[in-house]
Amino acid sequence: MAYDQQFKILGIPPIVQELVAGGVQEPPGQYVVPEQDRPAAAVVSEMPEPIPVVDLSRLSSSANSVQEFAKLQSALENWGFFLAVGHGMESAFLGEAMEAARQFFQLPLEERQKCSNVVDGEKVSMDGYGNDMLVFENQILDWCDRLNLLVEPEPERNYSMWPTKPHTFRDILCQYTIRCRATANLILQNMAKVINLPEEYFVNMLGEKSFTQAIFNYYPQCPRPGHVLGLRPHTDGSLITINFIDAAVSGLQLQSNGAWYNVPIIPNALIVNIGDVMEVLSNGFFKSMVHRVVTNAEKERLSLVMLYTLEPEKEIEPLSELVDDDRPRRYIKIKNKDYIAKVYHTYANHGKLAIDTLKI
Ligand SMILES: O=C(O)CCC(=O)C(=O)O
Ligand SMILES: [Fe+2]
Repeated sequence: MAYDQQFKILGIPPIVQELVAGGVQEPPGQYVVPEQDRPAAAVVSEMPEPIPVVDLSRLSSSANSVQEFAKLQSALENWGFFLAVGHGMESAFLGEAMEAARQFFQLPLEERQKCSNVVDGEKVSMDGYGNDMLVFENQILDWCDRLNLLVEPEPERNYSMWPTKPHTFRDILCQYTIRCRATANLILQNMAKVINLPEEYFVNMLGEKSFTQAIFNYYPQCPRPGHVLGLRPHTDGSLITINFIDAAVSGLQLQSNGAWYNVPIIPNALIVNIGDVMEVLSNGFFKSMVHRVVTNAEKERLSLVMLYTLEPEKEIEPLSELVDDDRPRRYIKIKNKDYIAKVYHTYANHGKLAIDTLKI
């Protein structure tokens, strides 16, 4: 699969934002989640211990690094998620990035549609603006519109899909890509240390040709938040993911041992999570956790998600360094591009996880 692969779809779902602007009182049937999967059906539990907040700047300052590293390690082992502060991105810069995204979603539909992911009325491309991919009959759709843009490798960018309004959008996304990559590298160096690999192991593995996708998720307010999901339960098909979330509106929930927990928001903290590829490479040492997004009756919500993944042609399988008699290999080998296709397919097919199809 080259990144510019196009998916044949059954139909083009409406842009959720337009349903809301049109004053919809009840979500249309294709958005309504079966009763047992509704947000209201699950008790959201109090966390037995909070998700650790890791100060990345301390990881490299020798005075505090041991203590901070231990926090990172416990976060990764217990939650597969952590909150990252001390990443060096100023709040003014993060604010501008969120504002540029907000302004894009505030543009008139016609302007937003200039970035539409729909091709010839019957296919969708990976990059661009649109709603969920409709692949199956009776597929339940997310209460979310999104703009996907491949940001790395730089030569692969398709600028024709990038918004020209607001005029700051392109420049901010370019800067965000560079700064976020530095953060990702620092995290990957420390993750390699957690499992006794050379510090540069994952950074080198990503290299210059790996794919980074920026996803701007826009969750309009919903008249019936208990009946829909902003994003249905999923794991990320990435190596790691860095989420930057609208400080005003929570909604991200993660599942652990069958219970759902709210992921807290700390202004200007990034939420980092382990993806499926990391789970496979680490032979299950790191876990890619199921998460979902719930909507809000009053407030819209925005998130900017950076998915770091390997080159499409790379094979993913447990690293030989992490396989031995005590810990036999737990996942089959698969080409990354085939895995990404699987992730899209199973995401559309409610209730299944792509990672489970790799488990031995
Ligand atoms: O919006 C969020 O908080 C999380 C989004 C997410 O999980 C994703 O895009 O994969
Ligand atoms: Fe996710």
